[in-house]
Amino acid sequence: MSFIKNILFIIGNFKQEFYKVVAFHMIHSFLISSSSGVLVAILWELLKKEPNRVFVYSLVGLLTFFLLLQLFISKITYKRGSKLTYSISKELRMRLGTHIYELPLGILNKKHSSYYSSCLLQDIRIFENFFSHSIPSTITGIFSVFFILLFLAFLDYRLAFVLTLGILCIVPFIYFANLIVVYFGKKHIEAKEEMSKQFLEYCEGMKYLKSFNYIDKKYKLLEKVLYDFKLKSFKLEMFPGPLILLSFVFCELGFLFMVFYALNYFNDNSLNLTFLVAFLIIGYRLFEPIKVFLVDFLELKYMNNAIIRIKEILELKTIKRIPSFKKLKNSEIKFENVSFSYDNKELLKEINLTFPSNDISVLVGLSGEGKTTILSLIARFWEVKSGEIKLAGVNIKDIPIEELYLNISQVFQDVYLFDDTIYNNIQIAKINASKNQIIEACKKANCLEFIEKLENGFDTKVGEGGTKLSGGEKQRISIARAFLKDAPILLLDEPTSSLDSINEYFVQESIYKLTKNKTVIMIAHKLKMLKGIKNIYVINDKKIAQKGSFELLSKSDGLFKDMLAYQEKSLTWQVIKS
Ligand SMILES: Nc1ncnc2c1ncn2[C@@H]1O[C@H](COP(=O)(O)OP(=O)(O)OP(=O)(O)O)[C@@H](O)[C@H]1O
Repeated sequence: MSFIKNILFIIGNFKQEFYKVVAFHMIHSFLISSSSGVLVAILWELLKKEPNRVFVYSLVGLLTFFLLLQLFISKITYKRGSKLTYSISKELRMRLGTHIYELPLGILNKKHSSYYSSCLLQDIRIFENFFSHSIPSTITGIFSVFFILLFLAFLDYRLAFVLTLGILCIVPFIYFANLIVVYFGKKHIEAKEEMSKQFLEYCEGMKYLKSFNYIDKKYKLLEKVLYDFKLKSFKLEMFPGPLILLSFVFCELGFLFMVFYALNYFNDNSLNLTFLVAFLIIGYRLFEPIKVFLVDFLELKYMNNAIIRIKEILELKTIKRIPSFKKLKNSEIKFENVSFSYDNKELLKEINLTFPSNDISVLVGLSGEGKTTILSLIARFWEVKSGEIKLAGVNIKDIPIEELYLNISQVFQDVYLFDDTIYNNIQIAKINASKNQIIEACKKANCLEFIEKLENGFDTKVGEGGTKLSGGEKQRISIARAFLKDAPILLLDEPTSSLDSINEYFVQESIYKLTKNKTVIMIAHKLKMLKGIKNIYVINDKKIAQKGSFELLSKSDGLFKDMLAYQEKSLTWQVIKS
């Protein structure tokens, strides 16, 4: 039952069309069994002492008509079925894509990205392959057998009963084969996902594998996952195989059983010759759709494993949709008793913070204390465990996510660029931006000069993740995005930390322009830069250890003063001691 529920869940809005296709399959099955009926009628007439030729020809005509109609219906069914399969899979990919977008990062990050990509690509491919051919033959198989048995029961209920018993003998085989396919199918799909994950890491981490001479170990790991996949594929084929073959044997035995009874009934004159021949021909043909059904049913059960994974993603809880919303009055951000944990590891405990509107606030602290996490909580990449984060007095959970993102720009240490042109990479900040606006944003971000020097200018492709650009260039493009977006809140996560001094100078200069008249929350490690800043929060041991202006904190005893002192000291270090 859950199998049918899963299929209906995946079909989504295409239920009506699915039912129509099922109806076409039923008509097709009915026509197949009707042809058998006409065949028996022809036989009946031919076995008479003086057959009526005109009647026989009319029946042959009717049979031809049925066959042509069968052909016509099967063509329509095939066309509609294929169209339906590809429409569902397209819709499913869109549904998954949108759903993944709406997931909080906390939920999304629990699984490796290969889990989502293998679901979007491989699992839906499994669905496409099996849904388009196994569903038709399974439905046709079930209904053909049903209609043929009904017809045979009309001819002789005793033999139809024997045949039905023969068919029922295969049920235990289907049951056990089904259990095996469900178990090994799941393992097979998992092994396939692990293989994709390892290959993805192998390609993406090639630079590090080479530099750390780790390639041999990675090869061994790849060999292991390939071997594992081979083993799981082999088991999936081998274990249900003998059961299916055995059930085929039982099909044949069931038929022989019926022949035995048919001959007995014929001998004691309770079965006429026509019906005997009809049972011998049609009864044998009855097992053909059953054999096809057996194989296709197991393929459908394998498909069910893929559907379960797709369903698993679609059932992950997304960020709640807020239908209507008034404009925000200002951009003040407040943390009220906010606690947060990654899994079960508590990182922030009941913290209270205020980031005033149109002012700069800075987060300072030792590495790993949770500064980046605070920015991620503001952007709702993660959900707080308890407490509230308010923007202009409104809990951010009650602000539509699109509205929230409209108010926030982010510039992080690691810039991600899409494998597209520089122009398109900047334009993502404001889809309807004109070329002039993009050029203006680039001027402000100090990146116009280097873009224009590139061979294809704005049309230069940046490579996967932006690998064709330097760290400083990528950083300036991300600042150009922030200029273009011009959101009232700016989250800056140490954007200059990995830059050389010249790039750092240009990036600092553009950040300085960017922060004007905005609510800025910045993470900073270079404390001397913070002179004149009034709102500095020092995070330590899950709490706000200190808060105040640079001038105040640099004089008060505490972590800030210590960090400042260590930074001063580190400036006296030399690579070679003189
Ligand atoms: N996705 C995650 N899942 C589990 N733990 C995480 C995750 N992201 C961060 N952490 C952990 O949370 C802690 C805080 O990380 P966070 O990046 O917020 O610190 P930070 O203060 O910004 O550090 P840094 O100054 O080094 O950038 C770290 O111990 C980190 O290992």
